[in-house]
Amino acid sequence: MLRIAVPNKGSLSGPAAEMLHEAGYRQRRESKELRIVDPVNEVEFFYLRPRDIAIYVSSGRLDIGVTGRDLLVDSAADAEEILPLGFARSTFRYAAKPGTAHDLADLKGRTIATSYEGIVARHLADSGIDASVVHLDGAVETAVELGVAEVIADVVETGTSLRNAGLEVFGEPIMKSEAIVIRRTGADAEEPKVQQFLRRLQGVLVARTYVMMDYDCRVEQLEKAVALTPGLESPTVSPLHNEGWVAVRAMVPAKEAQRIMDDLYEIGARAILTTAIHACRL
Ligand SMILES: Nc1ncnc2c1ncn2[C@@H]1O[C@H](COP(=O)(O)OP(=O)(O)OP(=O)(O)O)[C@@H](O)[C@H]1O
Ligand SMILES: O=P(O)(O)OC[C@H]1O[C@H](OP(=O)(O)OP(=O)(O)O)[C@H](O)[C@@H]1O
Ligand SMILES: [Mg+2]
Repeated sequence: MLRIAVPNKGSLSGPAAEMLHEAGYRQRRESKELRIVDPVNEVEFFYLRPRDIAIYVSSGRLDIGVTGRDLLVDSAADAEEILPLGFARSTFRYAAKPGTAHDLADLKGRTIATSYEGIVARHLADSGIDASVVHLDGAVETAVELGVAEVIADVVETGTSLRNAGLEVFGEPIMKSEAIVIRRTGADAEEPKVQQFLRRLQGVLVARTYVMMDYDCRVEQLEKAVALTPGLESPTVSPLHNEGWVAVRAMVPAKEAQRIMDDLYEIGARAILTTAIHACRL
């Protein structure tokens, strides 16, 4: 049975459970459940604190886990990223009161509050900067106002939390993060159950980012049309009953679908349809 760690709380937990559900796995019904078995798929899910997941996976007791890239780096656990999942996207940045810090050099001698001491300590060491780090569990934006630190280092998504606290980012982002699948460093990459799990999640990612596009076009326009919709491998082209016309079917990125439909219409394609993809294996 494959043993998988899933975040039990916080920003990662809802979208992770949703993605696993879309991939056909049984998920817990109540937030108090800490462990469930999906006998059909031969998988056991452990609902753990997001921060602890890399530690469990690196111990080898759990085969894989879903966590944040920033949490993996912060933990310094012996685990590696094997698949990015595209949700819980964020950057990790320094911020301070406007006018009090402009670049990394301004960190020298300052006190930095963060929940991610591992990331900050390593970044300071790599940059050769001597500064103090204060660990706080969360809501670190308030630390400056209350005088616990002059600078914070935290997760930034929309920037609303910083704005509300009257803080501004400075310096380059320390890192970019998103939800990821991890496994123990050097674990067997070919393990069939792990491979099947990854294929299912990749199927969800593709189904979320692509749509299926169908249209009819004149044979003379086919090359131009196919250049607009090259598909993943190559589009399917079928003859129509009306001579001189073909039907084309190809996957296209959902974000570009409207522009592609306009361009296809311009070159004479008609009956252009897009449909959602519910699941796939590439
Ligand atoms: N506002 C946000 N937008 C996007 N991703 C976020 C956001 N806040 C946290 N994350 C991401 O979620 C992960 C942190 O998970 P965690 O559950 O510890 O944080 P949280 O959502 O702040 O929850 P909590 O406040 O309960 O600790 C990190 O990978 C982080 O980058
Ligand atoms: O840029 P924003 O869109 O405002 O998002 C970033 C904020 O979201 C997270 O906090 P969360 O609400 O999870 O609370 P926490 O700080 O106590 O972890 C993160 O720690 C930031 O504070
Ligand atoms: Mg947080």
